[in-house]
Amino acid sequence: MSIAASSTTSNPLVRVEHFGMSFGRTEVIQDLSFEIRRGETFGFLGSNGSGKTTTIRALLGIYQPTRGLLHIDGREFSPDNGDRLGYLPEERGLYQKESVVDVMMYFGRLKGLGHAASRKWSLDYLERVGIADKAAARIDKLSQGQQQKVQLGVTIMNGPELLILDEPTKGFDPVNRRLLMEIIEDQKRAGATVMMVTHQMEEVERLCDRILLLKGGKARAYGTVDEVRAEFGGTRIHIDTDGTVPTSDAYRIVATSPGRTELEVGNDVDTSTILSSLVSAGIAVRSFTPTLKSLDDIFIEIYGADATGVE
Ligand SMILES: Nc1ncnc2c1ncn2[C@@H]1O[C@H](COP(=O)(O)OP(=O)(O)OP(=O)(O)O)[C@@H](O)[C@H]1O
Repeated sequence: MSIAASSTTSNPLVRVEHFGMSFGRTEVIQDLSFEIRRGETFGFLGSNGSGKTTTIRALLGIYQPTRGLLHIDGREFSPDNGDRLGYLPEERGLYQKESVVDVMMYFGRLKGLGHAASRKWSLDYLERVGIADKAAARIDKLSQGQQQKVQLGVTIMNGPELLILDEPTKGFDPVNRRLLMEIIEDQKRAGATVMMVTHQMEEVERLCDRILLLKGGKARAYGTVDEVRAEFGGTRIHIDTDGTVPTSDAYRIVATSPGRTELEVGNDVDTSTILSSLVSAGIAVRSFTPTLKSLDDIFIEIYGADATGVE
């Protein structure tokens, strides 16, 4: 699979072509190209500092790109079509001294909803996310997670066509994370296109149609979750033996210690043939456990010890 050019469509909602961004002499994005199709949930992934927020800021017109083009619906971001877009930034912030419902209604009116409609929407949403009792409370009396729920509500309240969510479930417990994933799924069902940054592979598996893995400002993997799995995936096999597992072209030995070996094979390999070959070679195999590589394994393999994302 060739990165960036593998799956162009005629009319994507977001198109990024040969995007480059430098801060002073430091080039943080290098020739990045991708597109987001209408109605899909697109996972924009990468380790810390790999350039995700910089790309989003360039899409939103906050940064002027050094090179390349970033288009939403065929043109550069403009405040005129800002209402069609909902952005949940990485750094959260709401008016602290106002009540929850007043803040939500204020944003509702900014986004063109009437007084009654924004009040009803806000109260229904607060009920849905389990904080209806906080409607009249001041924002600064809410927990961090409760404030994040309000901010997500403000982001989605006018049903934007494109949602850009930077770590929408960051800091949530598993129950609330699941609830937020359901809300994001509802947005997609209602026709929204979603671009989301997440470090949670469980969310990627559940929500994302296609993903891009950014490393050092470049696309390292791009495609559907299955395509990325096919390119980087494979099977890990844990083997307990009495003897030593020999090297072979049929597999790669990932780790070995007395009596225990971990192998890796490609997606196309029938693991039973490896077991047969070990037994035929006279090795006493006590256990043989193949497991598919998870997205977490793939992420760790791509980023390795280099958690900064800089190559
Ligand atoms: N305004 C700026 N001036 C200088 N360097 C910047 C600026 N904004 C970002 N950078 C640098 O660009 C690189 C990418 O940062 P960015 O915030 O886009 O990463 P990220 O992938 O969003 O990371 P994280 O997952 O930690 O939020 C980093 O090395 C960062 O220090």
